[in-house]
Amino acid sequence: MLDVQPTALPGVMLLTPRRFGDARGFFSETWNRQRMADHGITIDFVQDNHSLSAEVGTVRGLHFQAPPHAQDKLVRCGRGRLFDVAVDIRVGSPTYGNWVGVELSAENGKQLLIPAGFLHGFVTRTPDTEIVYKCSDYYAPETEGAVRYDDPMVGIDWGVDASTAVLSDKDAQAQGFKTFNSPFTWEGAA
Ligand SMILES: Cc1cn([C@H]2C[C@H](O)[C@@H](COP(=O)(O)OP(=O)(O)O[C@H]3O[C@H](C)C(=O)[C@H](O)[C@H]3O)O2)c(=O)[nH]c1=O
Repeated sequence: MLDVQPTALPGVMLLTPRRFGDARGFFSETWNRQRMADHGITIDFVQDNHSLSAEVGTVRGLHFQAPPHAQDKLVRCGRGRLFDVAVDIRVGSPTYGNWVGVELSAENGKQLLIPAGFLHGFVTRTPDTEIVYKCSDYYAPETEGAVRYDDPMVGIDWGVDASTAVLSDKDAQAQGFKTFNSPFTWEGAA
């Protein structure tokens, strides 16, 4: 009923809920707390977000909220296709600065689970792409941070170049990764 796969970044997981198809289309439980707990995922989501990006090549990110309002996110594509990216920004992590990207689409029904301690961003691959995602803490703009989506130190292959990306002013003016001071510390094994 729920396929859970690891990604190259420990902690970032790819979830695929089962779809029940019939002549009308399909039905899917896109989030089920107990089924997530059965896979050891016990996150208390408190806010659902939904955004529409009209233009192909719209980039939203790379964003985070700092503690005490850091957010775990469960991201899926409600309409169209997008390339969703997480970047490890936990100081001391063996994969600090590394990224992973997955194509999420209304058609593939896949979801990316991005824990707190990671930057999140995406680029749209169709017009009128809609993203919907659950967050484990409420919006706290005073704790928000952003890093340039095209920073060469991170080196994300978005499939779009900087001159064509559709960005918010905030994202166009985001800081580079080199000067970025992460508020997150890796809690992993010594
Ligand atoms: C994030 C957020 C925004 N807003 C308001 C604030 C602004 O007036 C408006 C647009 O916000 P913003 O430009 O920050 O939206 P995005 O660029 O899509 O930002 C999001 O993009 C990346 C991909 C994320 O993962 C985060 O959820 C978030 O940073 O919505 C709210 O009222 N609540 C919220 O939780």
